[in-house]
Amino acid sequence: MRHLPYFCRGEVVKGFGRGSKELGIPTANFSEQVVESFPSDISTGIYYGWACVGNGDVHKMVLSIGWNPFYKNIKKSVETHIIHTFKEDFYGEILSIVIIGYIRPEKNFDSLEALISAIQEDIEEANRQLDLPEHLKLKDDNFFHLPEGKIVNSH
Ligand SMILES: Cc1cc2nc3c(=O)[nH]c(=O)nc-3n(C[C@H](O)[C@H](O)[C@H](O)COP(=O)(O)O)c2cc1C
Ligand SMILES: Nc1ncnc2c1ncn2[C@@H]1O[C@H](COP(=O)(O)OP(=O)(O)O)[C@@H](O)[C@H]1O
Ligand SMILES: [Mg+2]
Repeated sequence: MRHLPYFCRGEVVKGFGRGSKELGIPTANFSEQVVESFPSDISTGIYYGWACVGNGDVHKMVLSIGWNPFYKNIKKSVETHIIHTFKEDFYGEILSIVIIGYIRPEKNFDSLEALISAIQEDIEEANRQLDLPEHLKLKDDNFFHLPEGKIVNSH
């Protein structure tokens, strides 16, 4: 797919607070400035890749780009669910991600349960894909070890 792999880093800001409370799946939302820096023709939808908070470890992630049709958001968001259990929130920290592959388009669902199961399947798919040698190698990319801000939103 065009633009992939896509490297990006930026601040984690507040969203609507639904990820953890309603879905049980927290998503670290990027600031509006970062969302606007994405290529305007990047497909909305669900992706997988690698992520790291500050200078922390690199973990698997799933990412949602778009308007969350289930919630009919007015502003586009870019949200990362890191497949790892964190001890605490990390609002205001710098999140670095590399987006590697596309899973599916964003969809509307008849129920919250249906949205949650779709996201759980996305997580399983990401887990499978990211274990492949060609995807594992990006986990060790220099991008994750450079001082913050050296490379910003390039690919
Ligand atoms: C892997 C993944 C898949 C998602 N798929 C959809 C989707 O198909 N439709 C949708 O409306 N929202 C989808 N979402 C977005 C959630 O609705 C959103 O993360 C949630 O509303 C939390 O938003 P908040 O960060 O503003 O609290 C997905 C999120 C993730 C992490
Ligand atoms: N595994 C995780 N993946 C993403 N964010 C996490 C994770 N664990 C804790 N968090 C925290 O939860 C916040 C996201 O929760 P969420 O309910 O989506 O709130 P918001 O609507 O403010 O984005 C993140 O900004 C981060 O601080
Ligand atoms: Mg969120």
